[in-house]
Amino acid sequence: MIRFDNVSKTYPKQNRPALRDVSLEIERGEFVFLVGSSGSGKSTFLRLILREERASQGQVHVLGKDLGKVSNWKVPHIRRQLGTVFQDFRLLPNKTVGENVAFALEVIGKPRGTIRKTVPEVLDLVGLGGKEDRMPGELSGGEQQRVAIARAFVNRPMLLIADEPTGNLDPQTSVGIMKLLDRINRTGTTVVMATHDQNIVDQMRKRVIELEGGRLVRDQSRGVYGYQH
Ligand SMILES: Nc1ncnc2c1ncn2[C@@H]1O[C@H](COP(=O)(O)OP(=O)(O)OP(=O)(O)O)[C@@H](O)[C@H]1O
Repeated sequence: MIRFDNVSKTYPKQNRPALRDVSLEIERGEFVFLVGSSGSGKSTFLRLILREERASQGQVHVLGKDLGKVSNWKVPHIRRQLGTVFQDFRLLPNKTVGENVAFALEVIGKPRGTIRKTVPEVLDLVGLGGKEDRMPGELSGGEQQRVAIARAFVNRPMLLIADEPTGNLDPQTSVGIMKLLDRINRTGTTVVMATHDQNIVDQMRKRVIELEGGRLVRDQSRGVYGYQH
């Protein structure tokens, strides 16, 4: 599903690499937490998977493709197979909940009939049945994140990338979001999630990958958040 072979990334005009010689493999269906202190390289790792950045050295394979060899015009095709969720939800504020989710299907040219049927189904799945006509601003943070997850999942992506999805939510709401991501993972979708949320990592006991100064320093199955630094 994802393979990093000796991957390093140095941003332009920086002398310190953001990632250094990272090699690892993530299999289909896994749930992986990516942890590490601020600036350790987590977002860079995710951006390489999404091909928002290219590796300076080494190879990144996602869904069987060497992303270094994928031309720019093919990138949208790969992204369609990936769902993304962020800390700040990134919903379209002037569209209803239903329209936000439908938009993800419209841009890939799904027929109207399919969209009309699929949107309520996925909103039910995330626990927002009946809220299709609400505006994002009328929802709580946890509900907005559920909409973002519905939008990310509505195409049934092979891989879901989540960058601090609970970063703006209180602990109880975060637990609900994690239950949802766990359920999505159980449908077969691989989930890679960067987080600073110690409680969640410790509760879920999934694979934990830790970065420190751009290096992979820990890769543990059924791991915990780690030691206080
Ligand atoms: N676009 C960029 N240009 C230059 N340097 C960058 C860029 N993005 C990140 N960096 C640098 O790369 C290093 C890793 O940053 P990254 O954002 O990947 O860390 P992170 O672990 O996601 O941090 P956080 O937990 O704060 O989100 C940092 O030193 C950062 O300053």
